[in-house]
Amino acid sequence: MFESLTKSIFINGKWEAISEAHTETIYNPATLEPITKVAHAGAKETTKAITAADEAFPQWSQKTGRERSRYLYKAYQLMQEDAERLGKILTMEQGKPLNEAIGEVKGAANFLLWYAEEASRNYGEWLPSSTNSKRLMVIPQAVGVVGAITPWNFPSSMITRKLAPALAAGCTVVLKPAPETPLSAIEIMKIFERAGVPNGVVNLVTGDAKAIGQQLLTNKVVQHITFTGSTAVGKYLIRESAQQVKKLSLELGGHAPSIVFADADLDKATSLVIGSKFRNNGQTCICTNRLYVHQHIANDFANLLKVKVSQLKLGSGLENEVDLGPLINQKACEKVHDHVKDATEKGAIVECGGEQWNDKLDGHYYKPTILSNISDEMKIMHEETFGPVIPIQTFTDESEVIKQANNTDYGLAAYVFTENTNRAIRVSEKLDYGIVGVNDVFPATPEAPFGGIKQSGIGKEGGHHGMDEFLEKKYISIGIDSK
Ligand SMILES: NC(=O)c1ccc[n+]([C@@H]2O[C@H](COP(=O)([O-])OP(=O)(O)OC[C@H]3O[C@@H](n4cnc5c(N)ncnc54)[C@H](O)[C@@H]3O)[C@@H](O)[C@H]2O)c1
Ligand SMILES: O=C[C@H](O)CS(=O)(=O)O
Repeated sequence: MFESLTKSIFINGKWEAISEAHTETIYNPATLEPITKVAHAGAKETTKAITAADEAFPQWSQKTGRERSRYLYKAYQLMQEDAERLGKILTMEQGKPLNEAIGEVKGAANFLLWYAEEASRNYGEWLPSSTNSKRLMVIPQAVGVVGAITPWNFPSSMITRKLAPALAAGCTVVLKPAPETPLSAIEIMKIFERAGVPNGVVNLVTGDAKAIGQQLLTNKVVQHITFTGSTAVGKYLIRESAQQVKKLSLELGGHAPSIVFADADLDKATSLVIGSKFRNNGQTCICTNRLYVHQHIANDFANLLKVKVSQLKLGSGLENEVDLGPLINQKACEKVHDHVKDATEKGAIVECGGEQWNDKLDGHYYKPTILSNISDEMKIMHEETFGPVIPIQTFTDESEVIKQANNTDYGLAAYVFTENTNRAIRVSEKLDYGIVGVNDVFPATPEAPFGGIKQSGIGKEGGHHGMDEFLEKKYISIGIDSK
C-alpha cells in the first residue's frame, strides 16, 4: 500500500522531494511494524509553505463564497467515494477499528459538505445608523493565512473540522499533522489536489513540531493558529502567540463526567457509557473519564456494565468485529496503567481488566477496565486518562454530584442519563462544560458548535460558529450628505 518513502511536504501545489537523511518512520500500533517513512521537515519548509499560502490568499479570498463552495463540495464527494480505502489507512496508522475509521472519514467528509454550504452564507450586516449623515455596515473578511496543528486521535476529522471552515471563509492554510498519523493528512491533501483547489491554498508540512510551530507563531504573515491537542501544548501556544497577539482557536483536553440518575434507563445508559468510554479505546477528548451512579441503582448498573464490558473484543483494528484496537503507543499504555496503579494503591478495586494485554499480538493493548471504591485523591479523577478505564463513584444528592462533576479545570463535555426532562434541563444548565449530552454521548456533528470552556479550549468548531473563527468583522462607517 505504501512505498518505503512517502512524500509528505505539499507546498504551492507540489509534492516536495524527500531526502532519506531527514525522515521519520510511521509504525502500525497494532503490530509495531513500520508502514513507511515521511519527511521530517522544519523551519525552511514551513517558511516556504507560509509564503505559498500568503501568495495564494488574495485570489482565493476574492473568490465568491459560491466559487469556493464548489471546491469543498468536490472534495466532499471524493472523500466519501474513497472512505473505505482512507479508513484502512487511518486504522493502519492510528489503530482504531476499521468501522470506526471509516465512520471518522465519512464524518470528516461531512465537514467539507457543511462548509461547502456555509461558504455561500457568509453574511454581513447593515446597521440602522442613529444619524442620517452616516451609513454603517459590517463586512466579514477572511483573516488571512492560517496555521493548523492537529492531533493523532482523529487524524482525518480533526483536519477537515479546521480546513473546511477556513477555506470556506477565504483563508489559506499551512497544516502540521501529528507525527504519529501523517498518512491521513497526506490523503486529504491529495483530495484537495484532485478537487482542483488552487496552488498554495492548502499546504502540508510534516516533521519537527517545535520548529514548525515556531515558524507559525513568529511569522507575521500567519494571522491565526487553530490547534487541537493537549491543554499543555495549548498553554504553550497561548504564551508564544502573545508576542504578536495572534488569533488562536484551541480545542484542548477534557475530563468528562457521566452522571447516571436513579430514573435512567439502565440498558441504554450502560451501552452509552461504554460507547463514550471505549470509542477509539478511550482516546477521545470527550469520552467519559469519571462515572457517577446514583446509589439506588449502583449495584444493578455496575453488574450490567461489567457484563457488557467483558464482551468487548480486543485486537487489530483490521480484524472483523474488534471493539478495541491498540493504544497509540507504549507511552500511552504506561500512562493508563499508571492511573490504574495509583488508584489501586489508594484503595480502588479492579472489577475487570487492570493490565496490558499481549496474549496474541505485539501492539500496545490494554484490557478494558472498571474501577470501584474510588476516592477524589486518585490521579484518574483529575488527569485525562486517554485510555479504556472507567472509575465509578456513587452519589445520592443531585446538587452534590453536580458540584463533584464541575470540580475540574477542564470544561469540554459532560453527560447526563435520566428519563426526567426537568432534571435533564436543570442539571445540564448547571454543568460547567462547553458540551452536554443528555442520553447521548456522540454530540459532535458538523452543524453544531463543538468546543470547551475553562482549560478545555477557546472557540468553536462546527456550525456557523466554526467559520466565524476565520473571519474578521470589519465595520465601515460612511459619512453622507443626506440633504
Ligand atoms: N478538544 C478537542 O476537540 C480535542 C480533539 C482531539 C484531541 N484533543 C486532545 O488532544 C490530546 C491528544 O492529542 P495529542 O497527544 O496529539 O496532543 P499533543 O498536544 O501532544 O499534540 C497535538 C499536536 O500538537 C503538536 N505539538 C506538540 N508540541 C508542539 C509544539 N511545541 N509546537 C507546535 N506543535 C506542537 C503535535 O505534534 C500534534 O500535531 C488530548 O489531550 C485530547 O484531549 C482535544
Ligand atoms: O477527541 C476529540 C474529538 O473531538 C472527538 S469527536 O470526534 O469530536 O467526537
